[in-house]
Amino acid sequence: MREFDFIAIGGGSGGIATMNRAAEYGAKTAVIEGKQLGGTCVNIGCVPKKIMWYAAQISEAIHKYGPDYGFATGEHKVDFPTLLKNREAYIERSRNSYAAGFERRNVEVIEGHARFVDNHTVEVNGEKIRAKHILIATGAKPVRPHIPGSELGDVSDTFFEWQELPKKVAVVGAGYIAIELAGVLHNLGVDTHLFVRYDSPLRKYDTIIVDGIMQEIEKDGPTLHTHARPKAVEKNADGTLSLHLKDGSTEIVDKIIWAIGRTANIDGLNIEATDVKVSDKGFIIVDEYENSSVDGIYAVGDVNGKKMLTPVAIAAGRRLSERLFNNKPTEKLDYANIPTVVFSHPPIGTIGLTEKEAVEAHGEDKVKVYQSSFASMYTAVTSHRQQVKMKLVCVGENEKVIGLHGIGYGVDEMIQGFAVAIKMGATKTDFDNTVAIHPTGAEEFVTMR
Ligand SMILES: Cc1cc2nc3c(=O)[nH]c(=O)nc-3n(C[C@H](O)[C@H](O)[C@H](O)COP(=O)(O)OP(=O)(O)OC[C@H]3O[C@@H](n4cnc5c(N)ncnc54)[C@H](O)[C@@H]3O)c2cc1C
Ligand SMILES: NC(=O)c1ccc[n+]([C@@H]2O[C@H](COP(=O)([O-])OP(=O)(O)OC[C@H]3O[C@@H](n4cnc5c(N)ncnc54)[C@H](O)[C@@H]3O)[C@@H](O)[C@H]2O)c1
Repeated sequence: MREFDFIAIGGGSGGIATMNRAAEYGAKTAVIEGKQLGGTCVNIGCVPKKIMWYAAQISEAIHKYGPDYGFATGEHKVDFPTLLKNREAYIERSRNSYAAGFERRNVEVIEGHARFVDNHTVEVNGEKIRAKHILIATGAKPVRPHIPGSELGDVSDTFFEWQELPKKVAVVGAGYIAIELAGVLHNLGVDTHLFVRYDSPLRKYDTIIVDGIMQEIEKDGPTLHTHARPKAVEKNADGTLSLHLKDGSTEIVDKIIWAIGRTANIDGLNIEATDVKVSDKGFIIVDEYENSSVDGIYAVGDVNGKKMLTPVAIAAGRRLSERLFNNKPTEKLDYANIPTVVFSHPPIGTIGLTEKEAVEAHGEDKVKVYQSSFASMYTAVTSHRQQVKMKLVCVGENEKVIGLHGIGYGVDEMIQGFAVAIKMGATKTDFDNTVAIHPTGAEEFVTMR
């Protein structure tokens, strides 16, 4: 039987990063991947999504802002096959780039679906493999609603298989994926309808973000349907889909995308053969060191349900390998103040606590908020003025910055550096003492009063 020091089940963001780091310290490692190396992020997540978002940005520049900058208008429809060809070629190059890294570090790649045999053994393609340490990094999968006809709709995985753009689409959901895909489709010229269960999308975000995205949607689309709860889907004779809602209304569309959340992907893993504990929601239960309930079995990334972001899977996995193979027994990921961006139109960036969370944690009298709202200069010379909204949430006498939120042109590329400052414990005075860069949107974060 082949034996390894450390194996990863799943060759996505978490599995690859963890094995590469362990191998750098001399561990004998392998990545087992059942589908495509790179996992969700590279193949059907962050990367193709961002390329589609860039395409939508170009479309927005041509149609919304171009004319007022003096560029000729006209029909500039996206040539979807060209976009797909170049998107997939880029993804293939990204995927291929893993091979060199594995070779350099001596990480073995095993193609096939892994299932547990016991706490220390897995089986792949009929072969039993033993390892002292086993990482579960099998990611997550999209959820579909339990309503009749839900199988007729798409999810983000199958959205990336589309070979042509439909005329009319319903996107159901109110989180990252719903808002991002609805924004992409709308800006590529698809008649896009966003269905949310309550008053607005992104309800858990700071109020300034919710206000900002609602303002943009009301002004520029996509068409928002609030308090909309799907009841059933039916296929019509002409191939269109009828999305029936609980309030009795129906929307007829060409495609439906369910974007109502993701759950751990432990299909066919035979986790029952181990003593690993799984939560009610199906995620692998781990402690702050990513240890499962079994000695020698760990879980990082989406499958542990802590925070579904690629850099989180990578950072948690690398720290785990530092702990196990580089003699750093207390190494672990600090999940506080993780910055994140929603690639909406305009983009959203957020770090730390919302104003509501800060008040709940510290009391109203301890929290001070600074905010700013202005038309982004990029759009201010056009008839499509887009409002940028920013907020700093501070706490205590020294006004430590514990939350930073922004929506507007360029915010996606603005916040990484501010995340460093917040992680270091920066105060409002530190922000004020930093000289602005002019003319940028980012300068507002250091000039708020
Ligand atoms: C549409 C979309 C957009 C996203 N955009 C962003 C973004 O902009 N920024 C961001 O930070 N995050 C984004 N994410 C989230 C990000 O993709 C995930 O957080 C990240 O991929 C998690 O990495 P992981 O290693 O946990 O799992 P994954 O990347 O999902 O990798 C798991 C791998 O395990 C394999 N596998 C599963 N079971 C087995 C088995 N039994 N045997 C062998 N192999 C197996 C799977 O085939 C898969 O390749 C997005 C996600 C989606 C769906
Ligand atoms: N830019 C990024 O970093 C990025 C982009 C995409 C995804 N992701 C990651 O992927 C994860 C999953 O994204 P997601 O958008 O699928 O999940 P999510 O948890 O962000 O949002 C799911 C949304 O669906 C709504 N919902 C749930 N059940 C519903 C139902 N039956 N009918 C209608 N609406 C329903 C919820 O209220 C929620 O707003 C995110 O949590 C995020 O961590 C990150």
